[in-house]
Amino acid sequence: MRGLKVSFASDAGIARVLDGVDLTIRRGEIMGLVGESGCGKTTLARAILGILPANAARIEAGQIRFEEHDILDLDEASLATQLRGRQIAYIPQDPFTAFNPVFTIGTQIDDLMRFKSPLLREGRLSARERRRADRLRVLEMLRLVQLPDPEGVLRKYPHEVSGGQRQRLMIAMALLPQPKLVIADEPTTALDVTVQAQILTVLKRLARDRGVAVLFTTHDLGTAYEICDRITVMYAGQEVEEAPVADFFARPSHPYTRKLLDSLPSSENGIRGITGEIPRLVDPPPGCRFHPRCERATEECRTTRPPTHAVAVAHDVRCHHPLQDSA
Ligand SMILES: Nc1ncnc2c1ncn2[C@@H]1O[C@H](COP(=O)(O)OP(=O)(O)OP(=O)(O)O)[C@@H](O)[C@H]1O
Repeated sequence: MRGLKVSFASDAGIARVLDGVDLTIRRGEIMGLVGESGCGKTTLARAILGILPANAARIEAGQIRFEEHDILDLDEASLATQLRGRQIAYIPQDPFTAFNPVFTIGTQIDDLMRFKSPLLREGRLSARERRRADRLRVLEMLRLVQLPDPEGVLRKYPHEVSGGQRQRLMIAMALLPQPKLVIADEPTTALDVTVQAQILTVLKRLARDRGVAVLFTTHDLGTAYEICDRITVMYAGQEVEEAPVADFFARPSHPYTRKLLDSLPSSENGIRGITGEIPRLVDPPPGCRFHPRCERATEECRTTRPPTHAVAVAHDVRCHHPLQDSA
């Protein structure tokens, strides 16, 4: 993604929600997109999937390249038939509303496979053979996401399984079409902490084994630490820092990242907030959007958005005055 700008029409005016975002996700890597509520994580995920609300959202500039495609140049029909749900899959925040309550889970997975089975691409099996082969793959996948009694689960309705099991089903359904990229938008926020940990382990293992790239959005740094290979931090619609996970926690370089890490509750510091307020996106601060809350800010920060600057290997920051500069 290069220079992506997205705005929303709202009653208060035009909200400039994404302001020139650059982001790279590599094959087989879990990229965490971290930021406070409202910073634009879901908007970014929806832009990649091509599902921004057509009546309110406007893509002002930018490119989203996925292999040979520029997603923003594709029409809706090509996106729906070639990419979405096949090469790019989605795991939603709330696994309950993603299911239709009046059909069994088995019927819903059969429907998915009828349109998105990877065997359709090969085209050498009859419809009957393909259905049989798909059924075996579905049962194997349900075992891989550690659902007990996969045959029994297929006969149930969505309300008859737990929230954690529904989310395992969502992971299975996202992976069954053998996508190259999975977008997981806060996939475990609706679950309790122990179930969250189990599900993240399953997602991480399957993504690794299959070489699937994952964009994992979260506002929870602990979750990002557990699962991600690299982390990108967003503040008010601008990406501000990107680093491998260990470096991110050991040597944060953007003043906002430092404050975000300092705001994690600890026995020494208790809970420390970040002073100031998240800006209104209808009237965002010019330059670096974090400058009104940053004690290192200078005139340059108030007028010019900082370019990307390497502070270490694979560790980039967009700050005129980064906290450390070892490059
Ligand atoms: N359909 C819409 N119409 C108008 N504004 C919208 C719309 N969808 C999102 N926004 C605005 O875009 C901004 C970013 O929202 P988004 O949902 O992308 O943030 P987020 O980081 O995913 O937040 P959360 O963690 O709470 O899901 C918010 O200010 C929001 O009010």
